[in-house]
Amino acid sequence: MPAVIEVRHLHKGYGSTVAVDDVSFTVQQGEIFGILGPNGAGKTTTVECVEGLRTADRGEISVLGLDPRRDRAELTQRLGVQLQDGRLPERLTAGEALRLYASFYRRPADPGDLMDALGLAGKRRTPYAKLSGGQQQRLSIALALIGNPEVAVLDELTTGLDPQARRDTWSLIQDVRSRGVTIMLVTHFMEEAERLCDRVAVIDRGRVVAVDSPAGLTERLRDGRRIRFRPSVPFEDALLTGLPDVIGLARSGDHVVVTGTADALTAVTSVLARNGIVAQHLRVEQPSLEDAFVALTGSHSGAGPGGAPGAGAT
Ligand SMILES: Nc1ncnc2c1ncn2[C@@H]1O[C@H](COP(=O)(O)OP(=O)(O)OP(=O)(O)O)[C@@H](O)[C@H]1O
Repeated sequence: MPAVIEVRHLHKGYGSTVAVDDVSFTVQQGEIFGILGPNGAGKTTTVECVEGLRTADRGEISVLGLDPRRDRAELTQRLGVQLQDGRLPERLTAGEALRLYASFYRRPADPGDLMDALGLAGKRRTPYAKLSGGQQQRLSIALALIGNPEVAVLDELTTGLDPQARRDTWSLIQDVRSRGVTIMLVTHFMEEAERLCDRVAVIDRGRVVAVDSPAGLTERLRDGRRIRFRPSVPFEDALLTGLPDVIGLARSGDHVVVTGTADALTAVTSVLARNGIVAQHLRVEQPSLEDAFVALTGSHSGAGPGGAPGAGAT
């Protein structure tokens, strides 16, 4: 599969702040590629360099074989960008905004079709200032797609949308991808990354700490699996902590929580059975992408599944 976006050894600072400190990754054609990271990790700076909106201090970027700064005019025709805080003039209506943006492109999409797809059909004549936050957000997605781009870069795609609008937007993005568009997505939402992204780059303090599929990232958590049960009779920790697949054991009231590898369940249940102990209320918890994110970055994403981003998320 050909690479559509290549970023190599990107560095970018603002005065004494190092925002991006050696970021490299490759996005293949037709992929939905996520950028995940805590607040201030350097995600927006990275995507703004990819979009040609910022100049890198060092490193190389190629998008569709073009240099985002040198070949900006050509790239603008082929790259769709959803801007964070991309506010429009208050009195411009949603329909006018889309027609105006469509006029910038050689082969624009049909504004009416896009408004239908994004649930904005009834808002054609509504001024920008009178749209709700969620509608403004959907309009910003429509503006990113109006040029029929080969690559779309979406920053905080569904922030501010309610759960239903978020799901509708995910299915729209899947439709867009099925038409062959490559999508790079900055997100705080673990559920969004899990549902949409083929691969994810986790960025922390300006560096890429992992690039993998969401499933691949969770599989890396050797001690991610948790086995929770209430033993029918008391037992010594050493009975289980000596097993090679068991990494830890904690007690919570009359429950025992064992962490271990993928094979820990079989090992634990057979030792318990051999010792005449019944594991009551047995539950196995798989590691989540959030667990992997915490292990990689030491911080929480700031957003639960489908929830709103936490304070400070932008
Ligand atoms: N224009 C700027 N001037 C000075 N510092 C900046 C500027 N833009 C970003 N920074 C700093 O660079 C670092 C990376 O910021 P960036 O916005 O790229 O992170 P982010 O991962 O997108 O964060 P968030 O999730 O909060 O949007 C932060 O420390 C930020 O304060």
